[in-house]
Amino acid sequence: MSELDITATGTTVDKPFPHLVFAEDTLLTRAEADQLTATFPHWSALTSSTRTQGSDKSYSMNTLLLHDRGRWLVRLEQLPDCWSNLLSGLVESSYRDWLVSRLCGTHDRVELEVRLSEYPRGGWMSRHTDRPDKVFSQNIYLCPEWQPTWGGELRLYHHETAAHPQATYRPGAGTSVAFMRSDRSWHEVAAVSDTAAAPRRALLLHGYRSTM
Ligand SMILES: O=C(O)CCC(=O)C(=O)O
Ligand SMILES: [Fe+2]
Repeated sequence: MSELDITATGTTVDKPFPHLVFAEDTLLTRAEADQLTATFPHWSALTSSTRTQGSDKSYSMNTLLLHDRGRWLVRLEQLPDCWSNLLSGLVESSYRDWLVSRLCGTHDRVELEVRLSEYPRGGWMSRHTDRPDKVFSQNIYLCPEWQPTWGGELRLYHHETAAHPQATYRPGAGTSVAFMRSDRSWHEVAAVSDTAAAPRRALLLHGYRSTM
């Protein structure tokens, strides 16, 4: 069983832009994070994706879209219980309401996307703010035993060209960072080092402005 603990408080950090940080054993228990990682879909199921121009960001990573605006692209009943419980909880409106209120945002008519991402050695995502139609992002990391020398940190910046990040988060076992998208929400994923013994895995919950 894996269910997000919506009583978890998380820590609000104001700089460089407001974001919410969940430590290990808060949103998910350590045991749940371990189980989700152990049953993470095999990476061959994820589509390799590289983009170096023509977008707000460049990246090299693997990704699998699970849920897109009300539609599941996987059969939940065929997934391990820990995954189906967690994924169905993530798309419930009570979870979205809780998250957006924790982020002090508003969300009239948000549609959800849920995806998995996996950054192998050398994978990265360049600095960007996310698409203007994005309302919020929650990144839940499934990286037990991640070592500081393996790279892959989420770095938050106050400006597109700032030399140094104002906040840096190493991926962990069920740890999470969430924020409302804005023209100031500059962030990037540092390259995963050649010494990383495991890929950088995450479950991403994205809210988009409804076009209907
Ligand atoms: O995986 C992360 O920490 C952030 C990924 C990201 O910024 C994105 O997918 O737009
Ligand atoms: Fe992003």
